[in-house]
Amino acid sequence: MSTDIRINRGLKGIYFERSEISDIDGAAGELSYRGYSIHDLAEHSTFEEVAYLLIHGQLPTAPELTAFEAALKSARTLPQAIYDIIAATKDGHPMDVLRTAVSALAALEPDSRDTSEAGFIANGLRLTSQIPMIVAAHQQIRNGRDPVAADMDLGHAANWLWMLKGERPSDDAARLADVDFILHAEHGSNASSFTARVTVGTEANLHAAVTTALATLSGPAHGGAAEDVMKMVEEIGSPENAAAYVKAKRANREPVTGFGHRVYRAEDPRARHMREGVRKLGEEMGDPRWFQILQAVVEAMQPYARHGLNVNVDFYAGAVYQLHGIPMDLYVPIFAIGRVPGWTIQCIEQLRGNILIRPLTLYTGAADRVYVPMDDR
Ligand SMILES: CC(=O)SCCNC(=O)CCNC(=O)[C@H](O)C(C)(C)COP(=O)(O)OP(=O)(O)OC[C@H]1O[C@@H](n2cnc3c(N)ncnc32)[C@H](O)[C@@H]1OP(=O)(O)O
Ligand SMILES: O=C([O-])CC(=O)C(=O)O
Repeated sequence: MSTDIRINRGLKGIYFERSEISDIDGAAGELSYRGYSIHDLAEHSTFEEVAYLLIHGQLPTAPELTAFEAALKSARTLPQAIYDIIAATKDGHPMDVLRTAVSALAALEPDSRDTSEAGFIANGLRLTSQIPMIVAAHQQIRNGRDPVAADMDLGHAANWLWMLKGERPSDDAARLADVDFILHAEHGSNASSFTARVTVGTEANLHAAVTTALATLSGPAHGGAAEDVMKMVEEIGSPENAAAYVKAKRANREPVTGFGHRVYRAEDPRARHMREGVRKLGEEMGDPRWFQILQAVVEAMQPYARHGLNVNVDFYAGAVYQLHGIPMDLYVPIFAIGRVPGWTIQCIEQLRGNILIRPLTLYTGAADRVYVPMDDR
């Protein structure tokens, strides 16, 4: 065995491909999609516009955006079999239900096996509209209600809240959801996008890749963090308990959820928009408690920040959803709703000049063992 083999556990710091989709400057805490700052997009854009930008590489003109929005709306349909699958699995975690439904869609949609670039664009667009429908329908069905039909007058974010709650959201609530989806839409070679690319590397179809991505997103080290942050906030209970909580976690060398990132050493630039959302919403709703506890955790983590440990996008996201009365187990699915355009374009980029992704593991197990028959063991 060669001794000069270098093992990069977790592929930390490894470039495996070139990309024209998004750029993360971890040291400066900057993120751009197709060259546009995330701050400009969060402040001025809509999710539909950002989805178009990601997929097509350019901001849309007004007629292009109108046509794209119309295409997304006309994709707001699900086969009856999907509602039946949701009903049969309704007591499961919403991420498990969502992943199962998307996997089933692969078998139900006529052109899901189309692995051309046009096929990926069409299937990605459909999944962008169908994934929020699945999450909302599950929430209705598990509460003994019928799914709420999509409202074709509403944009993507407002329609999702309408389907989820059965009531029209305020403009502020719809805009906050819209910004949340924009912030979550794309993030380079994160774990779920990477696994989606690995799947496409085998020449599998987009539904297979999105199913893989959903499975990968569900873990607490990735998309599951927002849910865990709110569990942590509930456990802490009030701001004055935050310091003791952090101290105990650090003493046990356990991670404080919502902090840390593989790439960012400065604060995740997406966090500031969510922080502002929680602060404003908490004030407006006369419930500033969540914001106060979160800020107390941030303060207690200050001594560790000099090591590059800062809040990530999911630190404040859960509190926004909590203030909107959205159950905790829907936080990861909400992340997934936003990420569909990112997964789609990552898969398309992989498809262009496709290559099998297949790294190596260095074998360190036993060697030259003599096989022992069953009766002699
Ligand atoms: C949308 C997203 O996916 S964002 C990430 C969401 N996940 C979370 O919020 C879960 C909590 N965070 C974590 O578990 C980690 O920060 C991860 C998994 C996101 C990144 O992990 P890594 O890239 O392996 O972390 P990294 O190598 O930068 O760690 C550097 C040091 O900071 C520590 N560290 C990293 N995250 C945390 C944390 N949340 N709390 C306390 N310490 C931490 C590590 O233990 C390590 O310390 P050491 O050098 O003494 O061993
Ligand atoms: O980039 C990552 O590793 C995780 C992340 O923040 C994301 O997927 O949005």
